[in-house]
Amino acid sequence: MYTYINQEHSALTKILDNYPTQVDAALKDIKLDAQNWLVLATGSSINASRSAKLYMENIANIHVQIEEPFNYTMYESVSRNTDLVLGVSQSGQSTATIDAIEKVSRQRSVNRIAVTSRPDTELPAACDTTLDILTGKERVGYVTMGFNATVLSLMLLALRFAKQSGTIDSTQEKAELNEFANVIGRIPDVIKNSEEFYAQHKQNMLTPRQYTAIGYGATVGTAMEFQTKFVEVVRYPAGGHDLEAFMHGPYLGIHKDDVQFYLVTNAQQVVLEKMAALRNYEANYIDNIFTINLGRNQDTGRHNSLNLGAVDDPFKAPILAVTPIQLFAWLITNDHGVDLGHQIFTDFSEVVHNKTTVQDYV
Ligand SMILES: O=P(O)(O)OC[C@H]1O[C@](O)(CO)[C@@H](O)[C@@H]1O
Repeated sequence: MYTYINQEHSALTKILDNYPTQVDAALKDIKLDAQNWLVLATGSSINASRSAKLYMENIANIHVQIEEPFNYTMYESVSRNTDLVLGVSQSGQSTATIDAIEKVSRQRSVNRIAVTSRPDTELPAACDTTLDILTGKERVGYVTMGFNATVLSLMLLALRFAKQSGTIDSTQEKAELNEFANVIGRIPDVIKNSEEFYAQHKQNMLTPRQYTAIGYGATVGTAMEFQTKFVEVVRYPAGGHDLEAFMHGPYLGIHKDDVQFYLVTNAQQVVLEKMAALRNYEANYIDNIFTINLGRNQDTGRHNSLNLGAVDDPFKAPILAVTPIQLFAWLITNDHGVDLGHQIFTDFSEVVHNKTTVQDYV
C-alpha cells in the first residue's frame, strides 16, 4: 500500500502525458450532446466518482448522477434523461457494477463507457468503449494509487468532452492541463509533509474511540474514501461525513478520545464559516482535532493543521486531499502492528460473489 501511494505521482503524470489519447478512445462515437451522465460504481470507485463529480459537472456543463449499482439494479428506474452511462470499477470485475450496466443496456440505448485499470475484463466487455486509467492491476486490495488515477481519469474525460462538445476552447483546455500538472507535481511534497506531520502527532492519532473525517463540496468524496480506507486497514470505527450531514445526528456520537479530521479547501465564506463553527465547537469536547488544509488561509492554533498550500480550484483539491488520508491509514496500521500482507476473510468473495473471480491480492 505504501509503495503504491508513493507511485501516485508517476501514475498520475503518466495519465496526464497520455492525454488525450486514452480519453479520445473512450469518447469515440459518444454523442457530444449527452448532458445527463449516470455513474455506477461501488467501494473506492464510487468514492473516486464522488470526488470527481463537481469538476466534471462544472467543466463540461453536464449533470452527473452517481448510484450504488446493486440498489440501482434491484430497485431504481432508469431515467429517460440518462444519455451516457459510466461503469467505474478498478478491477473491472465488481459484479454489481456489471449487472447495473446490463440493466441500463436492456432498457435504454445509451453509450456505455467502462472506466477501469483492466481493459481485458468483464466490465469493458459489457460497454461500448473503455477509459483505461493506465495503472495496470493494483495488487493490493486496499487501493490507493488506482483511487487517485480514477479521480484524475474521470476529470480528464469530462475535460476532453467539454473541448469536443465546444463548451471550452483549446486555450481553456490547455490552461486546465497546466493546472492539473501543477497539482500533480505537488504530490511528493504532500507525502513528505504528511509523513512529518504524522511523526509529530502520531501518539495522538493511534488509539481513539473512533476516527471521523468531515468535508464539503468535492471533498465529501474524500471523506467517504477516508471511511473506506480506515475501516479496511485500520479496522477501527470510522466515519466520513458531509459537513452539514454531520450536524444532523453524528455530532451526538462523539467522545473525548475521538480523532477528527477536517478537510478544508477554497470555498465561499459561508461554507468556511460553517466548517469553522463546527470545528471550534467540537474542539471543546474532543482533544485530537486535525485539519488537512488546502485552502488559501494558513491555519494555526489548536486545530493541528497540516497546511499543504492552496489548490486554487477546489474541484481539483480531492487529488491532493486523499493522499494524507491514505498515508495516515497506512502509518497508523503499521504502528498498530497489523501486517496487511496477511490476508483476512479469504473466502469472502467466493461466498458472496462480489467479484466475478476471486482477486489474487498480495
Ligand atoms: O473498483 P472495483 O474493482 O469495482 O472495486 C470496488 C471495491 O471492491 C473492493 O475491491 C472490495 O471488494 C474494494 O477494495 C473496492 O473499493
